Amino acid sequence: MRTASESSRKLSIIGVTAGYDKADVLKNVNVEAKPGQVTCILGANGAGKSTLIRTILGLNRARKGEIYFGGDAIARMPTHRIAALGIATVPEGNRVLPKMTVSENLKVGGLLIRDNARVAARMEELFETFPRLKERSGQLAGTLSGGERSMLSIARGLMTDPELIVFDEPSLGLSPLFVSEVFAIVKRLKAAGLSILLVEQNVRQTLRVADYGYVLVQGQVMAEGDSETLMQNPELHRAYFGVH
Ligand SMILES: Nc1ncnc2c1ncn2[C@@H]1O[C@H](COP(=O)(O)OP(=O)(O)OP(=O)(O)O)[C@@H](O)[C@H]1O
Repeated sequence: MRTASESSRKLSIIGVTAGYDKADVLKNVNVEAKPGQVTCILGANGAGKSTLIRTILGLNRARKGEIYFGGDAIARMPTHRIAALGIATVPEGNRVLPKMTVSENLKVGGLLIRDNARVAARMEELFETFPRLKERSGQLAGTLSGGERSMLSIARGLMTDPELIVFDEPSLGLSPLFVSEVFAIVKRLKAAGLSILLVEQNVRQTLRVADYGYVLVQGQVMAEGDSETLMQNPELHRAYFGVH
């Protein structure tokens, strides 16, 4: 797979507290996403997963704590600067812009790149990686199949050639076949050297692709460990995910 440059920077979330109005949603959260690894954040509905992602991307401000990407402190940086450092995201539910074509969606992903030739070159690289998108480049995104839409949403996130890509529940609302396809793409991205932060509720498949994981419960990290260790912890499964 031809994709982004190899990652070398670690994302470190250190003692972060964040929330809305008067309520703290995240409480003293410590998470590390090591370069070139798949790190997952597992949590049930309302655990604070989206809030954590919003805080990493600068859409929500940490009230306490700091976030580093390599040597840069990003917790108080504007979103566009965080993106320019090499952090991209694939939004929840693999959202695409339905009234725009596949190519137009990719161009939107490349808005930060101010050089049209570079946008076009990057699009061609991604078409090599996702040939199905090339075949459908002129098709309206709203008419794509669920799997193709996921692919487009991931490709759009890759347009800026990021080092770290943050996935917000990519399996949400997808049929099992498409879920497997998305996780296969995650594996390929890791093989290509990207760092991946995978925020999910799908415990089994996520732990199968992840190197390391964190379990978020009511805004706090209740457990962490390498995937094998988390997978073999039946208590965690029963208590937090209802999986037996
Ligand atoms: N804009 C907001 N204003 C106030 N409270 C919010 C806001 N967004 C989220 N919350 C609250 O923060 C808590 C965590 O929500 P969050 O969306 O981060 O959880 P989540 O783990 O992503 O859940 P889900 O899997 O259901 O998307 C919830 O109690 C939610 O009601």
